[in-house]
Amino acid sequence: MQKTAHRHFALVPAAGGGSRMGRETPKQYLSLMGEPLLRHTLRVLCAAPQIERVYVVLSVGDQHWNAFDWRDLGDKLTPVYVGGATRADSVLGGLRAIRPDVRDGDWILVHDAARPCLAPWHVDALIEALDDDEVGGLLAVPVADTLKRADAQSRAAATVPRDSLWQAQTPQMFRYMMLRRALESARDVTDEASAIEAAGLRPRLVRGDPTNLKVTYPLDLHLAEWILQNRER
Ligand SMILES: Nc1ccn([C@@H]2O[C@H](COP(=O)(O)OP(=O)(O)OP(=O)(O)O)[C@@H](O)[C@H]2O)c(=O)n1
Ligand SMILES: C[C@](O)(CO)[C@H](O)COP(=O)(O)O
Repeated sequence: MQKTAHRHFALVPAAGGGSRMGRETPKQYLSLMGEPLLRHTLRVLCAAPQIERVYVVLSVGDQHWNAFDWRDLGDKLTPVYVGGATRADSVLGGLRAIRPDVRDGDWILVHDAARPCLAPWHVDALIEALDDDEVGGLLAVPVADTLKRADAQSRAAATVPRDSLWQAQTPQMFRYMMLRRALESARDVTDEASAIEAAGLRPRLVRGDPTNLKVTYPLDLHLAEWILQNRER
């Protein structure tokens, strides 16, 4: 029997408030090289030939999305106004919203709106590495710095052994129903892989690189601009 080809969909949580950025405007709408940061993120996903549709999860009361013209990104892009109190709530709300469009075994690539420097080769590497994987996985980079655990006085109480430690990035890529069930059972997770791990599974770590940074603090916006202007493959 012909094996059903599993499709790939992107889900972009973009319903945060950006409190660590310290700006009135949510960081996904801050200007990066003259365009909203979110447009850089969505452009790469909409241009990926493997990805059928790109769902962007907005907060229920999002007042910014309609101020921009997104038509140049093509007809893959679909906003869903189902953001929640936490990133995990927003992702789960997005998964529930897209249920009519996807099959249980379709791949969902969850990618932070706040990671605008995602490159086409990051998407290609993730899909190439995981398409036949039983569990799925995520882009990540091995920790390069020595890690300290702080005490209440911000003094180094211990050094955390860094071998086999990786920093998780996004996209994180899992099959629709596995991911939805894992998130519905998980509590207080900060990424999708944590929910999958809590279900007793081991997501594959696919080596990315530090240019796929998450814009969290003000300096990160400048780093992102430098990366987009100077990065070569
Ligand atoms: N309730 C939330 C919180 C976060 N996010 C999204 O998840 C991504 C990563 O989260 P983070 O960097 O923490 O963004 P914020 O929550 O906006 O930032 P902060 O924690 O500084 O408030 C961002 O693209 C953000 O828009 C979301 O969709 N819904
Ligand atoms: C999903 C993530 O980007 C992986 O590193 C990270 O957990 C998001 O954390 P945030 O506090 O919601 O930005």
